[in-house]
Amino acid sequence: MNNNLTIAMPKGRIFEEALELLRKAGYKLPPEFDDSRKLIIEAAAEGLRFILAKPMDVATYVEHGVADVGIAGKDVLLEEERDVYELLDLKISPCYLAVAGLPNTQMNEVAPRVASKYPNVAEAYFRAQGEQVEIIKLNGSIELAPLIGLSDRIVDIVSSGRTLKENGLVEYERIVDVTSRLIVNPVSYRLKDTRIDELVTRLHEVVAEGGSSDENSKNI
Ligand SMILES: Nc1ncnc2c1ncn2[C@@H]1O[C@H](COP(=O)(O)OP(=O)(O)OP(=O)(O)O)[C@@H](O)[C@H]1O
Ligand SMILES: O=P(O)(O)OC[C@H]1O[C@H](OP(=O)(O)OP(=O)(O)O)[C@H](O)[C@@H]1O
Repeated sequence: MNNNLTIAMPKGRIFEEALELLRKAGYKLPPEFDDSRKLIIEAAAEGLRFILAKPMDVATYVEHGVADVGIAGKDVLLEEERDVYELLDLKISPCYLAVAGLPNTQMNEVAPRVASKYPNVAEAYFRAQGEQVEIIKLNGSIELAPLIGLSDRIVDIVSSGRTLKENGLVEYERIVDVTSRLIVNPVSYRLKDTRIDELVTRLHEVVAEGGSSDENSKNI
């Protein structure tokens, strides 16, 4: 059996911190990681292959088994509910999901509207509050929605709080804290348990020592 591991890595914000964790865990990663547009990168000496995916898609690759493991934000895992196991909290890229809106405003009583990149999380949150709302799915610049009258509230990621502040919005409710997680395909975990356990152990040691040195990761 091929005992190489394929790891789905999120491009963007999480990428550098995830890379640093892997390097601190002793994995020798090729220079392509630092300066390349390649989407598949082999670390042959380590028996690892990396695929570079959009953060929202990492769990999809892992669920379908084309990647054995992956690194994904808890926000993505809550939104997508993919059939994957969560093995380890890597404690990187911390932020949280919150309800926000214009200050001192009530939601429209007849037809409340909530804009979000996380429609499932938003829907579940308001349902649990006993409120029926119309969810409007957006793909970015979520803070625009209440400013321009598209929605009464948004459900979005907050990290420094700067985007809310600079757009005159306030936080109404903190929904859930978010960090990045190591996830695994259930079948891969059965077939490649030794290799995956080794990865988990090595990463766990680095996380326990304080993990990535990125300033943000000390905030929450
Ligand atoms: N301030 C933040 N805003 C968004 N995501 C954050 C933030 N801080 C940490 N994260 C984490 O990073 C992940 C998103 O990374 P990133 O913003 O690079 O991807 P993206 O949402 O696909 O962005 P884009 O569509 O702009 O490429 C989230 O899933 C979340 O876990
Ligand atoms: O609390 P802050 O530190 O300001 O970070 C939060 C902002 O960052 C993210 O947006 P992103 O930069 O990914 O842009 P987007 O609107 O295109 O999603 C998120 O959707 C918030 O808008």
